[in-house]
Amino acid sequence: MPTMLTDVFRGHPIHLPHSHQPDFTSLRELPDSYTWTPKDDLLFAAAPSPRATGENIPLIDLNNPDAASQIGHACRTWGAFQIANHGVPLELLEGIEFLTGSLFRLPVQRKLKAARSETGVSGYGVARIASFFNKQMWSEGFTISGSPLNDFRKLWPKLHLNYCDIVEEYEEHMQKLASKLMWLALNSLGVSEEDIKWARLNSDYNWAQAALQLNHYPVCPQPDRAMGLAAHTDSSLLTILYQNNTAGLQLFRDDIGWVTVPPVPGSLVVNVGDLFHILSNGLFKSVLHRARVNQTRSRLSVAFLWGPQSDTKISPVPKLVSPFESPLYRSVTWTEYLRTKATHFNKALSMIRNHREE
Ligand SMILES: C=C1C[C@]23C[C@@]1(O)CC[C@H]2[C@@]12CCC[C@@](C)(C(=O)O1)[C@H]2[C@@H]3C(=O)O
Ligand SMILES: O=C(O)CCC(=O)C(=O)O
Ligand SMILES: [Fe+2]
Repeated sequence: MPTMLTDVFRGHPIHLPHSHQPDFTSLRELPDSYTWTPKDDLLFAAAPSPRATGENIPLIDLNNPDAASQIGHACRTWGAFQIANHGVPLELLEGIEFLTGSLFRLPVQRKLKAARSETGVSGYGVARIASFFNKQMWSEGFTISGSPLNDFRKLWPKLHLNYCDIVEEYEEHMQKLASKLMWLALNSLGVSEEDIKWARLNSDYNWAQAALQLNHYPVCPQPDRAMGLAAHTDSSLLTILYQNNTAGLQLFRDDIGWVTVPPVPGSLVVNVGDLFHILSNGLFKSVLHRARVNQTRSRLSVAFLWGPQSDTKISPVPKLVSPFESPLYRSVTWTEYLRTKATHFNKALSMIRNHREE
């Protein structure tokens, strides 16, 4: 029986150094445990000004007939892009932002009633990657995988059903959009459903699973020395991210450094995840990204991490592998990959790389 996403860390407990946050609002100065230096994250300050190069993440209009090739180009160069005219109703984006804000405004004791367990995926807590860093991140998160009903009942004893409806509708739209984006990107490489066995075998969205990550970055007294969410790549095929109207998301490009993704009202950010990197045999780059914080405005984001069903093995599409070379990566399920990442974090992708004979 394949492991569902909700059970992926069963038997793989995560011992987070700090189980819950301080009262962010009462702090005038950054405690030492929240003060980051380049020692805590090698790329902390690696940032020649993006203005120096004028480079910006592409904003792609999905109604543009050229969208597929623009998406393909963005996946190869940035590993990310923003989209407009994506078909997700504005009211739904406002609804998920409202839900996220309401959740994090709850008293901490209430939020902790729905705390994520050491072996669980869903619930309230710090990001799983926190265990890899000596310093704490200036954020709180809530992960939803499977039905949020039990957790939401603890958070909102009266209103939980309304909030569950919003999540369900949001996830439905995201599923469809993620699948559409994946095929547009693959089509740009000449790959169709015929070329991928698991896509051929499973109709529609039967082959997909997802996690919804709600993030809150409170106002911070010393943002230059704090870190909202440390640099990471997502394990997904694709991640679709909604951010409120406060900047903070940054992408890393080897040739430029950190580039801030400006919030564009109504648009969504799309990140290439590690599994898409593998599927495309490294042609699409999973993007290293992080979230910085702000002295005057709190920030919210909602990441929809989308991947294949548990028993689906992801491997490079044969069409994208030269007949004279072996595939760059071994095949892996999402579960196997998440467990590798839980132990090896940002080295996970290189751990499943095939090493070519020189
Ligand atoms: C399916 C998953 C991907 C994720 C780990 C998780 O089990 C649920 C949360 C996801 C998230 C969101 C914030 C960043 C991230 C690295 C993390 O710590 O939790 C991702 C994980 C991932 O993509 O590996
Ligand atoms: O808050 C953001 O902009 C980034 C969030 C993120 O990277 C994640 O949830 O995986
Ligand atoms: Fe992420």
